Amino acid sequence: MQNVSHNRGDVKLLRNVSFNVESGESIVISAPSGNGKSLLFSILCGLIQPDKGRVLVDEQAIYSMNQQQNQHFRKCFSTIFQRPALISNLSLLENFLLPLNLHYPYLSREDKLAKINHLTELVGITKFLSQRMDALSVGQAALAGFVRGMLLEPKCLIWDAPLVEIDQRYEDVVKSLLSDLKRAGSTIILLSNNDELIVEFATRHFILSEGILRQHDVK
Ligand SMILES: Nc1ncnc2c1ncn2[C@@H]1O[C@H](COP(=O)(O)OP(=O)(O)OP(=O)(O)O)[C@@H](O)[C@H]1O
Repeated sequence: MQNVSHNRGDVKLLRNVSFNVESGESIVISAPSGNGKSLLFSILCGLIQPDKGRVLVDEQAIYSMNQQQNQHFRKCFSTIFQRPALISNLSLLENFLLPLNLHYPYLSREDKLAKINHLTELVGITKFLSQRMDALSVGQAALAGFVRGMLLEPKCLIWDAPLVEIDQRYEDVVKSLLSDLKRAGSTIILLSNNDELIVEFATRHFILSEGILRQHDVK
């Protein structure tokens, strides 16, 4: 992220924010509530173009990618939203098949279902696969958002407010899957105030406050 500034009304939520993430790093960005964690997340995943500055992936600005570059970006980068952004009138299974059909068209349906079942079994949501997204509880939907984010075994995972809506029973399994992803060399960016996640995952920790991003020591 290079020199990103963004205002909402008169509020300067991001003031010339710059940071660099190396491949395979695992960073956590914290901020007091309302200080722009979700905004930073939206800018990082290309959903909001900042007033000033830019986000680059491998030297390529994410707002000016051609279709092929964009598809590659979407395959390698998974984003998990604070409020899961799955399609409400599709079943959970249809939601999970969409990215697999798009990015792995040659994988057999059997293999796609095996991938889906493996993850949904671990987080206890296999029994909801035929239900529509909008029929799930907040906690079930959060687990579904996590599964959607992990399905493509992303090279980079960006997660806004991890664990916030996740049932405590599944915290350990979610953290263990995140650890597996980290060990496999993926880059992880968590927007979170969760102390345990900071201790367990942050190779670098940043705090965003009043628009300024500062790096803090990791214990
Ligand atoms: N669509 C919007 N239009 C205008 N202002 C907004 C909008 N969405 C959020 N805001 C404001 O922008 C600021 C930053 O919001 P953001 O959601 O990024 O905070 P956050 O740090 O993620 O908060 P939390 O930890 O409570 O989720 C807040 O003051 C919020 O009121």
